[in-house]
Amino acid sequence: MTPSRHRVAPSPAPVDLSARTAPFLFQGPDGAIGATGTLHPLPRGPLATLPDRISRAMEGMAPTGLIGGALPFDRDADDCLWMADQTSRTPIAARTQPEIAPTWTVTPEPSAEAYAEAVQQALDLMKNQANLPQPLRKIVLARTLALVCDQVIPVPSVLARLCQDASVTAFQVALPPSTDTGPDTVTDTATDTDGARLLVGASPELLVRKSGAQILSHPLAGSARRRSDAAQDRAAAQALTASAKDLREHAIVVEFILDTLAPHCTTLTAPSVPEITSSATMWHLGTPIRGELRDADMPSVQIAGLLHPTPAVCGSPRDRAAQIIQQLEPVARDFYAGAVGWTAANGDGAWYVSIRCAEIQGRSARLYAGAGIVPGSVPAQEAAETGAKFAALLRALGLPHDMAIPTDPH
Ligand SMILES: C=C(O[C@@H]1C=C(C(=O)O)C=C[C@H]1O)C(=O)O
Repeated sequence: MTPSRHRVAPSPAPVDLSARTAPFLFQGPDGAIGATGTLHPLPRGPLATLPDRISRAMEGMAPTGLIGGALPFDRDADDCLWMADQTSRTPIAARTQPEIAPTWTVTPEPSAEAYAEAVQQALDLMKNQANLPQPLRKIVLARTLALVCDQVIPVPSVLARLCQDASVTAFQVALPPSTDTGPDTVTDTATDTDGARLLVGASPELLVRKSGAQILSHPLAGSARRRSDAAQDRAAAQALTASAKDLREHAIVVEFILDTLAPHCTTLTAPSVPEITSSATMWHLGTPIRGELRDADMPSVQIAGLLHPTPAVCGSPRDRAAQIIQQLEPVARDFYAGAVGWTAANGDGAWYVSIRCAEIQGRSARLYAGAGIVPGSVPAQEAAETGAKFAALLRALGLPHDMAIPTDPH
């Protein structure tokens, strides 16, 4: 990560976004929430300037208003937040995919093999640095699938399909125009309103929820693919709860969140053993961490900014892991593995880790999936795990959910 650039842009003008490009929408265990009414993009900036920008925005905020949007993976990159004067609780409408079957080209970037090689490099780096005073303990490496469709991707249908899994929070956030104008970016402004660039996904992971002084973070780390056969599925969950590698990977995240929140809390508790949690496609180890804030007025987005990115998506120590991620991953993360969420006028809100997501624009989509690497990780297994993590999005796009899981050579 580069040194902070403390800059705050002037306040941009209000915009009128159509329902198709709703600036942000969330639906999950917390219910449905989105913005309506007059909308202002917040001045963009890095995390270092977030508290200042948020407190200024909240000064003039209507009591019915809502701030929402996305924080990028890189703490020094500009975020994308919006402020609306009204909150909508209208659930996302159920929709079906149009009848016509689209044709897709799918390009893994990097390939699953190149990803496994990068995992090996990460393992070698951890081994070589094992004797440093602060050894690298975990690096989360991601890969992507670049998809191009022969028609504009029907985002409302994709989002509706993601909502079918009640255990995750489906989301859509409008992003600023891409700086990447490479050949992969295919838009069709004739049929896609605004050719909007959207982050669309279904996060299973709560970064922080705040209600008054009470906060809850529910980190996930340690994963196994769900199986269609019930006995195999149960066995996969049992193996996960007994896996020393996954328990170590998980403990690093819990420790980081406890350390980060402790100075801001009067009480902070977490069970000593993780629970098994699931989405429709994955099993995870998860730990509910509950705290009571010293300053009950601290806005939820600011707490998200303190925590983000946790070792669930970055690594430990954070800054060194982020540097290695930049070296080993060929595609920039941008808003993947950041945070998406909302903050109400009283500061309450919920922020989720932006995983199980895709950046969609016109006929193009880029899907992202990562896995935590710790000493003991096996490169081919991590490639398979990331393949399984694409399933929710692939299924929502109408593609075979297991198409990115490499076939086992053995
Ligand atoms: C990085 C991702 O997921 C994270 C990594 C996990 C793991 O390594 O076990 C589990 C849940 C998430 O915190 C992703 O889905 O892209």
